[in-house]
Amino acid sequence: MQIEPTALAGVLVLTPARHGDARGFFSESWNRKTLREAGVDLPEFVQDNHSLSAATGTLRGLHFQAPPHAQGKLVRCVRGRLLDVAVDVRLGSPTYGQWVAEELSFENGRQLWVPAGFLHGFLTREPDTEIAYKCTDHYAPECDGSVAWDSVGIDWGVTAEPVLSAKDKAAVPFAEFKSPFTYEEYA
Ligand SMILES: Cc1cn([C@H]2C[C@H](O)[C@@H](COP(=O)(O)OP(=O)(O)O[C@H]3O[C@H](C)C(=O)[C@H](O)[C@H]3O)O2)c(=O)[nH]c1=O
Repeated sequence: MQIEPTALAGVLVLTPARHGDARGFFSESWNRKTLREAGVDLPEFVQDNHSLSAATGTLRGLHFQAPPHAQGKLVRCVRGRLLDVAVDVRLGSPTYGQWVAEELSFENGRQLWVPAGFLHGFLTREPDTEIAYKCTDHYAPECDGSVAWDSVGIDWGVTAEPVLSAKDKAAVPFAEFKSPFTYEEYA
């Protein structure tokens, strides 16, 4: 397991080992013991999610669940390729409003750990891209929120309007966003 920090403290890139042979490969995509032995202790995961985005240029985000159902997410790409983005929205954080972006793909096997207190979104870079991610709290639609993908200054590398859900088209601009997270609680 390779563990890399990012420019945002707490956001990590995890890359599990792949054991290749003539059939293909085997990989432990999640192993709490391996991470603990490397000094990384993530919260318990209670829900796994999986989505398929058919078109290249599909953008899902920027999403969060507000407390008391804030979600940390461990994200991986199981088919295709995507740009995965996390934005620090913890009030009082020294990196408030700052973002990191990592390309995740089936090929590179990289995973992004996005702690609670961060917005999460991704843009697909190939057709039929599938994402699978582990969440530290259950789905709570009443706590679901989103911020406009193009209001944070993220360099998505898009050349055309992305494919968006109606919810994401109507998302609040970052300048009007009232974060429910504090650095004190989610550091
Ligand atoms: C998130 C979620 C959704 N749903 C249902 C609700 C809708 O009927 C349908 C699609 O939901 P939504 O449009 O919110 O899905 P995404 O746009 O992929 O949103 C997700 O993508 C971004 C990148 C995230 O980080 C979040 O996990 C989540 O917000 O699935 C569920 O039944 N359970 C769930 O946990």
